[in-house]
Amino acid sequence: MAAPVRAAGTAGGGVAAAVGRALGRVRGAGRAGGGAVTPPALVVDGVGRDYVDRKKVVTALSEVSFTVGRGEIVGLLGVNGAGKTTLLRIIATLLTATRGRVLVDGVDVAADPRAVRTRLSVVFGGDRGLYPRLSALDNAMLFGSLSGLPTKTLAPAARDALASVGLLDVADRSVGAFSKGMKQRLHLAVGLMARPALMMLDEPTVGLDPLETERLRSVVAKLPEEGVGVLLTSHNLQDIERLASRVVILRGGAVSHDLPLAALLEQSGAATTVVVLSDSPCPVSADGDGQSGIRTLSSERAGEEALWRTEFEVAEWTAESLRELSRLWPAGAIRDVRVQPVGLEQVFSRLAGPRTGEDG
Ligand SMILES: Nc1ncnc2c1ncn2[C@@H]1O[C@H](COP(=O)(O)OP(=O)(O)OP(=O)(O)O)[C@@H](O)[C@H]1O
Repeated sequence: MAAPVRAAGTAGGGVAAAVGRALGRVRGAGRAGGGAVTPPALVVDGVGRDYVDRKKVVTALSEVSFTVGRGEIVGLLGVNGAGKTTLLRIIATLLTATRGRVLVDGVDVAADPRAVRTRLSVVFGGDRGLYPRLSALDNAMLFGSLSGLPTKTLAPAARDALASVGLLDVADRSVGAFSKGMKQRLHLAVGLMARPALMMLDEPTVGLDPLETERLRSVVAKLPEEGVGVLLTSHNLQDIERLASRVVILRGGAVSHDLPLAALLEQSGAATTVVVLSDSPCPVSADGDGQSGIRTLSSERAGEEALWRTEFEVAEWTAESLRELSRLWPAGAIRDVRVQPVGLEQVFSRLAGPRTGEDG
């Protein structure tokens, strides 16, 4: 693998690649000129990619366009086979596009891949790619040095990066003894040492327990404060829901949606699910009065409890919806009403279709 596209979670590319990273980073050092207009972290402009498989052309990406601004977290979603890996590899300069162009921090990946690698950090899920016998501080300093940071700034920069991921108090401990989550946060710190315009995070919380997942998410949530643009891919849609301000959905090699998260949730037409626990079954097959959009999904005994569990879909949950549901049962029969707001998971399965099938 070439230059400072540092792939945490992979073997890191060995010494030759490390030297390549160092050379590339020196070229990119000091690029932030005062007063100049800062280009977006990422511009993907009409990108297409064809593969030739047994003499047949397979179009993995037809025409993909979107941008990631500095200080913005964009979630990239797509069912298996939608083209995410192909696109990420093109942005990371590991694969060339058949058509269109990609600019990272204003630099064309095809025209100057080396300069692009100085502006980009890639963090994959997993715990490889670090030096386990070295301390966290030494790991951060090493990668900072390979990125071309001047020697005297290495230690303070590494301490800053470790502080920003909550690892300063264990800076002197060997990384081999770190938990998966700590290693993952260290990958982010190492990525930050390169002062990238763009960070690509691929499955950053995979394999982490809930506590570590939360810690990692709060670190990622602060990346925009560093002026970094983040392209986030994750099969854990809660990562995207919690972190991304905008969501790009790939479907069949093209962008099917590119919207702020709130607009996506609103536009998707997905409905709120309401669960009513009651002493008696739902007395009618309720489709409401046809105006509120209430629809019964199921009504059954709630496990071992002597209660009935009825699930409804409601287009929009309002006080009137509650009144309408209450009217369905005799007074006092309802024990509990639980409203499950529309989430990205529900929206994604509606918009992107099944996770396997035509796209996969
Ligand atoms: N080297 C290749 N040769 C031929 N076809 C390929 C090659 N790599 C990918 N494809 C095809 O291109 C399409 C997109 O693949 P890609 O791996 O980019 O999708 P993806 O969204 O990353 O999927 P997944 O989530 O399963 O990794 C698929 O139809 C895939 O079969």
